[in-house]
Amino acid sequence: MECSGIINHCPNSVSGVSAHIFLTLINTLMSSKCQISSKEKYPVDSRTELKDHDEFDFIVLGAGSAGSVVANKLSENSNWKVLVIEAGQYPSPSTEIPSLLFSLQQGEDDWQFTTEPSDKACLGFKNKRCRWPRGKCLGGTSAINGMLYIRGNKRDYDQWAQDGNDGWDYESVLKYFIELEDLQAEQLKNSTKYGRGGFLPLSLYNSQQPIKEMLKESARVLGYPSLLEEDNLGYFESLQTVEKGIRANAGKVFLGKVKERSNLVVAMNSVVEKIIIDDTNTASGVVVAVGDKKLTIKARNEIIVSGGAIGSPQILMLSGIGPKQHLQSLGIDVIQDLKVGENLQDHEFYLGFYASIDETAVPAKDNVIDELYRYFMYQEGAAAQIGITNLVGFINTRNDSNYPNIQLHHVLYEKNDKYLLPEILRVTGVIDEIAAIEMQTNQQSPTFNILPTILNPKSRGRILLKSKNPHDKPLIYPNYFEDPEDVEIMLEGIKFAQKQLETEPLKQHNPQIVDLKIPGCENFEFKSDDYWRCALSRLGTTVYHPVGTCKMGPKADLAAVVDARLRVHGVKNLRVIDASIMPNIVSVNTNAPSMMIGNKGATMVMEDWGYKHDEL
Ligand SMILES: Cc1cc2nc3c(=O)[nH]c(=O)nc-3n(C[C@H](O)[C@H](O)[C@H](O)COP(=O)(O)OP(=O)(O)OC[C@H]3O[C@@H](n4cnc5c(N)ncnc54)[C@H](O)[C@@H]3O)c2cc1C
Repeated sequence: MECSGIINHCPNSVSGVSAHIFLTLINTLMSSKCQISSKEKYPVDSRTELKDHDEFDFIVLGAGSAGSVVANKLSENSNWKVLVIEAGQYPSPSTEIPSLLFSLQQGEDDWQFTTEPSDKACLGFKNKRCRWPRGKCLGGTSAINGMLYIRGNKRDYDQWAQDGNDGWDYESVLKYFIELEDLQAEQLKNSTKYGRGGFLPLSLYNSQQPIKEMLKESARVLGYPSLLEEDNLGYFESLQTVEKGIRANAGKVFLGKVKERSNLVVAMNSVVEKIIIDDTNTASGVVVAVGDKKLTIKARNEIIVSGGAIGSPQILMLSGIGPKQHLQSLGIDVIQDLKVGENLQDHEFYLGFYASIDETAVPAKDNVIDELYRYFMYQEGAAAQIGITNLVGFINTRNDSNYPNIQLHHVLYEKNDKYLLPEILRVTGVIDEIAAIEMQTNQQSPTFNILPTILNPKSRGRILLKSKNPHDKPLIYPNYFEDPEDVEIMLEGIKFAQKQLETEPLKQHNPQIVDLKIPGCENFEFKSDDYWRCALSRLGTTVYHPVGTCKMGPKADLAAVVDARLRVHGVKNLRVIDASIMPNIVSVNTNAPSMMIGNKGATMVMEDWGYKHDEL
């Protein structure tokens, strides 16, 4: 009885020493939370100060991974007035907490694109569409991504150069990675590979889960070494764009850290509708929707399109630069007939390789409340990490090369997981029947995904405008598995994962691949090649790396949109600088390469306008 008396009176007990101590604790937690997601780390939103016919030297369209780097570099020259226009807002507080990465999809920071239906892919997702998240906030997709930082291998960039893009070979691009980097990982303190002192913090959060070592050991048994830092083939824990337990998105890092520069103006919540191109085919300004106002802003020198692999082709096409027939069919005047939106490439992974494992392999984490306390007080512990998701493996299933054709990603779910598994199933839009089986299995034992990812797909997709309305989402046709060779390579990736489960380090914990009873694949023997081929058409989806829709290439390359200095062919004072310029997709996660493109692209702009960067 006494006890219930205390409870009844508790809400009134805000006096006395115990209440004082308690409120101090709450206050401390609140102020710590404010520190984690403080707007002070970002530049001020100056959209309300923009006026019709304002002039800037450079206008950067999009403040994502590449655009933030571009604006940072150009505004280094205090004589240049630089405007960055970003459709999104400040990133939401959730973006700052690494472990919440999957919850950011389908939320306010995400454009929430979906693919157009196809009979070869995405059939196991709601409405037969794969969901394509893209960041719509300062920092762009770097504010909602997995934070893995991997530069990629030499062959990728050397191929770009061989295809006629001078200056893009690995030796030449390396310095543009290094200049951005600030290696803070204690575990790699002796590394000579990464830069120090750049804007971009890179840290390493080693997951303590024993299954991570088992996965590495099983790969070792199959011939792939465990590495300390990235290399062509093997398994390693990736560096992450995280600083002291908080996400380091490109907007915070490259714009926030230079927010005192008076020549750098950032307008958020502002959607670029089109680029104005005059009679001499020169880009001279942009039309931008700021709330219900429509402003024309002039560029004295150049306009740089950094809207990402979907946004950039959309902006160009709306401005009359794109495939003639497509633009004409929508009533858009054609200024330059180029293959904008074509050459779409993505890394697709298989989301259905889902296995249960004995609890001995996955000890439960500390109490969730303790973990949250640790995070909000000290930005440490499980909430500061992404579990075993920073473990990546690069393999070649054909063993004919020193370069990978498959990457393995991993996600682990503790038994009866109440957060991660439901979130992943929700945001990817896996159909209910399959999601229910995954949830039921996880109630009985821990589970995990091995996610084989195709690195150099042969299939090519395209982006088309839905209409000439700039606020309509474009149509995305990834054409996954259009080339049957892509299915076979993915099948080889799945078989590698299967073999991993049969190696001693994992086998002793009794891993069992779960039969997801995938609708449409019931007639195939579970785990047969034809079963997997069918399953791929159901549960293959994006690992979020669309690129290539404004392809870089010489004029002789009829598919090229920009030249090797990233200038749009046939249009003056207009460049594209972001992931969309990749002629071929890199064999690695695309954020570091996008930021490198931003850095190299901006350096070329500076050279062309007569400003030399001292440090390069
Ligand atoms: C869920 C997810 C996880 C990922 N994980 C990783 C990872 O762990 N490691 C990795 O290397 N890569 C990862 N990636 C991919 C990587 O983040 C992207 O390749 C990279 O951020 C692309 O950079 P970008 O500059 O080309 O485009 P973005 O960063 O997307 O920038 C484009 C910007 O332009 C803005 N914009 C577009 N259109 C307009 C318009 N009309 N007007 C104004 N603004 C506009 C957008 O809002 C956005 O801010 C992930 C991606 C996703 C979605």
